[in-house]
Amino acid sequence: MENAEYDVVVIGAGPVGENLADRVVQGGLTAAVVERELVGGECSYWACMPTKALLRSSSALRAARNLPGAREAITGGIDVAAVLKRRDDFAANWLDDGQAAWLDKAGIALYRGHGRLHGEREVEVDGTLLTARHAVVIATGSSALLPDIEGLRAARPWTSREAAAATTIPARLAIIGGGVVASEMATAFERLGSTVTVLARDGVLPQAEPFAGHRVARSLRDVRAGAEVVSVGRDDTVHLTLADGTRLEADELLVAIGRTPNTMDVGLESVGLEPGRWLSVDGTMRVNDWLYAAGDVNHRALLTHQGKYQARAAGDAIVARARGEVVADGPWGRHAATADERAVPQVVFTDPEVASVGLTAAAAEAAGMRIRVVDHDLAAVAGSALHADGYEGQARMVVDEDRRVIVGFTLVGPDVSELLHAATIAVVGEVPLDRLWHAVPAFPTVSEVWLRLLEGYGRRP
Ligand SMILES: Cc1cc2nc3c(=O)[nH]c(=O)nc-3n(C[C@H](O)[C@H](O)[C@H](O)COP(=O)(O)OP(=O)(O)OC[C@H]3O[C@@H](n4cnc5c(N)ncnc54)[C@H](O)[C@@H]3O)c2cc1C
Ligand SMILES: NC(=O)c1ccc[n+]([C@@H]2O[C@H](COP(=O)([O-])OP(=O)(O)OC[C@H]3O[C@@H](n4cnc5c(N)ncnc54)[C@H](O)[C@@H]3O)[C@@H](O)[C@H]2O)c1
Repeated sequence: MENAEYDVVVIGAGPVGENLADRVVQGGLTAAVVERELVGGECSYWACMPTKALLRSSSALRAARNLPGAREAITGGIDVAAVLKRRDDFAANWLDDGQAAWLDKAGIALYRGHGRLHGEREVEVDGTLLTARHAVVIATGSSALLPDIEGLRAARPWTSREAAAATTIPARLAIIGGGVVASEMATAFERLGSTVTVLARDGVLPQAEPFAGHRVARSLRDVRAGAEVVSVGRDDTVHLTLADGTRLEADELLVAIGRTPNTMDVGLESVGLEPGRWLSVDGTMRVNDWLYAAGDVNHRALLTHQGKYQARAAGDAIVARARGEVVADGPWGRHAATADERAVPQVVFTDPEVASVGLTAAAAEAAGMRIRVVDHDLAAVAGSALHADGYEGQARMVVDEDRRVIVGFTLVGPDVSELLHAATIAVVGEVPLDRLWHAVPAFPTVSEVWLRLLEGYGRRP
């Protein structure tokens, strides 16, 4: 067996593994990453980028349709082939030469193949044994979860991968699930011409503020809340039977009910850990004194931006520990991913979009906070009316009454995604409401909703 030694060995070259390796190299250590598929991971080829490319053109078309003057310039419907071509470009045609070249330029060694722990500080990849002087990082991500439904696997359902890389648009698409993937894919495929049925056992976006899920559900043609699929069959088409006896036929079936960690076959048993589980970590992403787990695989926040934030914290912590320096792992410290617990921003690119950060009202209450909720109708803001005719939306701020700071913020409406970062800064900065009155939104923008929410809350005499 060949041998090589690095300061840090990372298994998985998704966005998180790449960023973590870069961070430790910038800190003066040597690093290798091991990748079994494409450098860039799920996000680049089957998740964030291609799915948003599938959604963006129809969103621009909708925006033009809602504006007199622009509407009249529209001469046809959506060009599906052009959308799919743009999606292919954003997925780099499923080739990773560009990202592999970036690793090379960044001074990170790449080992292609399946990586497995081989005891303490050792990783085996296709006959090569890599030894890590300081740390091994598991950044192997997650895969689509398939439920135990009679006939499902034999019916060859799509997961998010097949949907993101689809080359044809099915006439009828059934979707099991009502979360983020189901909502975005239902929006994308409906706009591209499919007749979509969403079988949302627990409703649409059940983790979000209830008004968000309601508005997204209303935008889709056929959402069946409470529907439970009990069996699936396939001949030329897919046949589904629901618990209430309803039968349904579709040309393709997408399953989007969450994720399972890629930890089944990474050699966890060789270091006394149980395979197949999400990996528990401390605030610096440490599993034990030499093993780290960052990104989806630790289940803290299954989002690219949050995983990369963890990579920055953990990468810097590995460097600090290697140098014998103090690790700032207290809340909001340089080496702690504190925002994972209190301020995770997320945009669901449906139509309307849902943009949220921090806690929902229900989650804040469950956490024992004394809260006050302030809502405002986005249609009643001058900037929204200008943005599009018939603009509809809602904003909610959740205030921790004991500290008079915002702990949660949700916006639902067309094009609200770019408004989110102001809320993230307010939540992370724990900006007192009295000070927020001095952050004046420009007129006439949709951001004026901030002033309306403060007025709704009331000013201290
Ligand atoms: C349909 C969909 C859309 C999404 N859209 C968004 C979005 O818009 N915004 C957002 O922030 N997040 C989005 N996400 C979530 C985002 O894709 C993930 O949070 C992100 O990819 C996690 O990055 P990661 O590096 O932890 O894991 P991954 O991206 O999964 O990368 C892990 C890498 O490890 C490799 N690997 C696994 N096991 C091994 C092994 N044993 N040896 C070698 N290599 C291995 C894999 O091949 C992969 O390349 C979406 C997810 C889905 C499913
Ligand atoms: N724009 C974005 O930020 C974006 C887009 C897509 C995915 N993602 C990430 O990817 C992850 C996975 O997304 P997802 O939609 O697969 O998961 P999810 O956790 O968002 O939603 C899964 C849904 O499936 C339902 N469900 C669970 N088991 C079920 C079953 N047996 N039958 C029917 N329904 C069932 C749940 O109630 C839940 O609503 C998310 O955590 C999200 O963070 C992010």
